[in-house]
Amino acid sequence: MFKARQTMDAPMTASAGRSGADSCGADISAQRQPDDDGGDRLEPSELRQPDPDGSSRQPDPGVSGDPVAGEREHPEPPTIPGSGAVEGDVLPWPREALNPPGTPTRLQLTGQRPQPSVAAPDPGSGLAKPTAAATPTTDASPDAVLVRRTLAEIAPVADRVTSYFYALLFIGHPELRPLFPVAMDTQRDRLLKALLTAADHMDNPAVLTEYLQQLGRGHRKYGTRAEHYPAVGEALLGALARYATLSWNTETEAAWVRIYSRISQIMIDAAAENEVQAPAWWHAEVVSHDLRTPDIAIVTVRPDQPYPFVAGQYTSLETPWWPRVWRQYSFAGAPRPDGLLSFHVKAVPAGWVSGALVRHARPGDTLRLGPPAGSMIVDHSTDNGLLCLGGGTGIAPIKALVEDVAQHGTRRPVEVFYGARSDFDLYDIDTMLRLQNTHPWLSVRPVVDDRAHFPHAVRAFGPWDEYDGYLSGPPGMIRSGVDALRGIGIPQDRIRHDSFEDLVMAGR
Ligand SMILES: NC(=O)C1=CN([C@@H]2O[C@H](COP(=O)(O)OP(=O)(O)OC[C@H]3O[C@@H](n4cnc5c(N)ncnc54)[C@H](OP(=O)(O)O)[C@@H]3O)[C@@H](O)[C@H]2O)C=CC1
Repeated sequence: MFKARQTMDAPMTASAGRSGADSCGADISAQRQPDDDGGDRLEPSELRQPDPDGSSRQPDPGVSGDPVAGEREHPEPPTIPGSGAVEGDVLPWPREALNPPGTPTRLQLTGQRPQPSVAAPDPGSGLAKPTAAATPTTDASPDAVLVRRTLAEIAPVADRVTSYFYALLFIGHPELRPLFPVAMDTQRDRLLKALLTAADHMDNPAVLTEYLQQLGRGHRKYGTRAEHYPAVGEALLGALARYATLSWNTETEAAWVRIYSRISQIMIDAAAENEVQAPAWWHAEVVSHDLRTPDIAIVTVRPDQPYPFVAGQYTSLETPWWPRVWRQYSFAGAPRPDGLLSFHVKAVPAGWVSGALVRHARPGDTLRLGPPAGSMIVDHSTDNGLLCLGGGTGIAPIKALVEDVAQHGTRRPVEVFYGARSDFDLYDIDTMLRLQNTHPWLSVRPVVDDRAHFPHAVRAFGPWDEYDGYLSGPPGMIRSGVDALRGIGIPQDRIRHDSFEDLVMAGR
């Protein structure tokens, strides 16, 4: 049951415009303040696979056994995974089958700049669900109907499609294999998953474009170049054709060629544009390693060159122990004058990168950082209050938001609910309370409870009609948090969190 721990609260301050207690009577609202640091984000439930050749295995960075499941680390923008898991039926897909002679839908991806042949998106159509929907919606474009039919058909055999996709890619283009981690598994299919997610959103140009632009920029750190895209497109169509046998025909293939042309062109353009503005990655030296619990460390790094970002965003991070294995973490503070960046990292069971960062990393080690991403940032165009829910290490970006509000100097009420499984797991409560003590407009409420109640604890407080919602934590918490915030009257468009595509990508 929900427990807000008043004992943690320092000075109790009644937030302006808010009635502190609710009908339950438990007035736990004390106004505190938070501090900084980062965390491990969404955990891609990845199945680790044995390294195909056993090479490149750095000393196990502190994690016994294998790499794997649930290494959170932020929702990571699709990584190009490798195959490894090649199932029995791996044969190169015959080109003729992909592009039957005379077929007007032949895959013609040049990997060049903008391709005018791309079909214009339907601006009037609604947001496609991020899941394969066999049933066309009334406003779905004809291409979307075909694409979703394919997605629905391959959904039950997604693992096989993934294996086949990477087999086609690497057999046809072995030069691309080094772009991927040595150890590949079917759960690390972020590239394919991203492509399919994008295809599913084809009728929502705004979402599609933003998502793909970030994806294109993020792929620079893998060494992806424009000329690689046609190979990926061929592998994609080959895998779909192989497993969507019921729905695959000339018309469907043409729809996929069109959508992939759009997808790849947006990514290529975004990468090219970003190339003149920022490096593909940053080196960053670990300058401090603060072990807060046996499993959670706050890691602070100094980038080798200025690293521009906005509070609430996240980055991808690669350690020297697991080359080409990237994980995402939120910045645990707003930008600071000394340029240092902090992350909250929780070592998840069998987590390669998180285990290495918590148990192996030390000052002097060098990490690589990808570009910043994410849109869970403070809306400074309003003076609405901020209702922030941070679960576990999800408190990291919430602390950054608090610092951001403080830096802007505008007095806006900020209410933070910090959820954890136990008091022991409130590893950063002291920092948050220090911030509360510094900023009278801030209230921090620790919530230790079973997961059924944490996000819904906000109902006991309020009113929240002049607040915007910010959610960060496990995907399940975010989903339930969205319900809770909508339930207390905060409209969906005023609720911010990392995208569900990211959550999907992270395997949650
Ligand atoms: N490190 C970072 O930079 C960031 C990390 N994240 C993500 O935050 C998560 C942190 O994990 P961890 O520290 O282990 O958190 P925990 O699993 O310990 O959960 C933290 C809080 O969230 C609640 N919660 C968990 N699951 C649900 C659910 N399905 N519905 C409602 N409430 C739920 C818990 O409630 P209860 O105690 O009742 O279980 C607890 O209050 C990871 O998924 C990570 O990827 C997100 C952003 C940034």
